[in-house]
Amino acid sequence: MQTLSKECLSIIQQRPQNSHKGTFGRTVLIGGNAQFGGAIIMSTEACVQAGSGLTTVITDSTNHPALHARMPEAMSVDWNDRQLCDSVIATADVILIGPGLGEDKKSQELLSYIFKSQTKDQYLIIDGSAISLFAKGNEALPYPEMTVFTPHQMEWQRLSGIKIADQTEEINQAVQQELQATIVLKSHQTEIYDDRNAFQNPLGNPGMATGGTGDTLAGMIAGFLAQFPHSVETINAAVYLHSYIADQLAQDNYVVLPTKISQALPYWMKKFEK
Ligand SMILES: NC(=O)C1=CN([C@@H]2O[C@H](COP(=O)(O)OP(=O)(O)OC[C@H]3O[C@@H](n4cnc5c(N)ncnc54)[C@H](OP(=O)(O)O)[C@@H]3O)[C@@H](O)[C@H]2O)[C@@H](O)CC1
Ligand SMILES: Nc1ncnc2c1ncn2[C@@H]1O[C@H](COP(=O)(O)OP(=O)(O)O)[C@@H](O)[C@H]1O
Ligand SMILES: [Mg+2]
Repeated sequence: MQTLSKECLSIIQQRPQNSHKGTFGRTVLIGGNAQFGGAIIMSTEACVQAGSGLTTVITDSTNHPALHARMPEAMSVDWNDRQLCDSVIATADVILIGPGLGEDKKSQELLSYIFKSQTKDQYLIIDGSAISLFAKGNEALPYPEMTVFTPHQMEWQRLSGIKIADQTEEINQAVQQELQATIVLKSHQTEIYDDRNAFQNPLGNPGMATGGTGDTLAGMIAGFLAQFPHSVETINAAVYLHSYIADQLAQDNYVVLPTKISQALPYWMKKFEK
């Protein structure tokens, strides 16, 4: 297991002068039912603040006013408008599905629809409810090497069948080899598994134990993959920076609000740019 260090942030490069919003990727985020609208809004905030060039959110229409009020930079699509969903997904570089998605029939249909729509060049991040739904179903990943799961320990138990107490490096890696996707296994010391390596994040603190911190990380990973190389290094950088910022905030704050991590992102990305 390799321990991540500040060097992993070197993927954050100075932006070229000759660039425009299309240069930094199109990201589509899917989630947020009537109960969990906050989850997809937090993912959106992280994704936009992390630098995704164009961000579109496919969510229950009850969330649209709050989403627009909070993040006018993002576009929103009603998840019942399949025609509009089709056109938005067709041009995406990165798709994130799951934060606040819920696990009802409609959520399952949306996940199946995304599996049918994903193309070989589109990165797919599967988080939250979408992990639990995938674990319950029997669908295959269309492009495992272009897929990342971001489970917490219970979601990983559902997905892998490994009980939390048995989630050791060796056993986790064996299941990664079956799934072939990249795994971001979140805990107080998050681990990342791809087909060759395992990494451990040394940062983070208990102030992060607030609903929405994982939704924020998922949005950050999406925003990073939209503009930086499609590689495990980019995912590592998002995991490391998420905790790095949280540790900065924890110096003066007992609780680290997820939205505060997002708001601090542009500042810290500037500090670390190469
Ligand atoms: N503001 C919003 O809209 C928010 C919406 N959200 C959305 O809610 C949806 C459901 O996601 P979820 O994570 O809340 O529920 P679930 O998958 O049942 O997991 C909880 C169970 O697992 C257990 N557990 C064991 N180890 C664990 C660990 N390391 N980390 C975490 N849990 C661990 C845990 O044990 P316990 O806490 O009881 O000890 C409990 O039994 C999802 O779509 C998400 O995006 C949230 O993001 C919150 C903010
Ligand atoms: N005690 C802790 N120390 C370090 N990081 C933590 C701690 N508790 C939670 N986290 C981080 O917070 C996030 C929680 O993710 P998750 O459970 O999916 O939250 P949510 O779905 O509510 O957004 C993960 O990134 C995890 O690493
Ligand atoms: Mg979560």
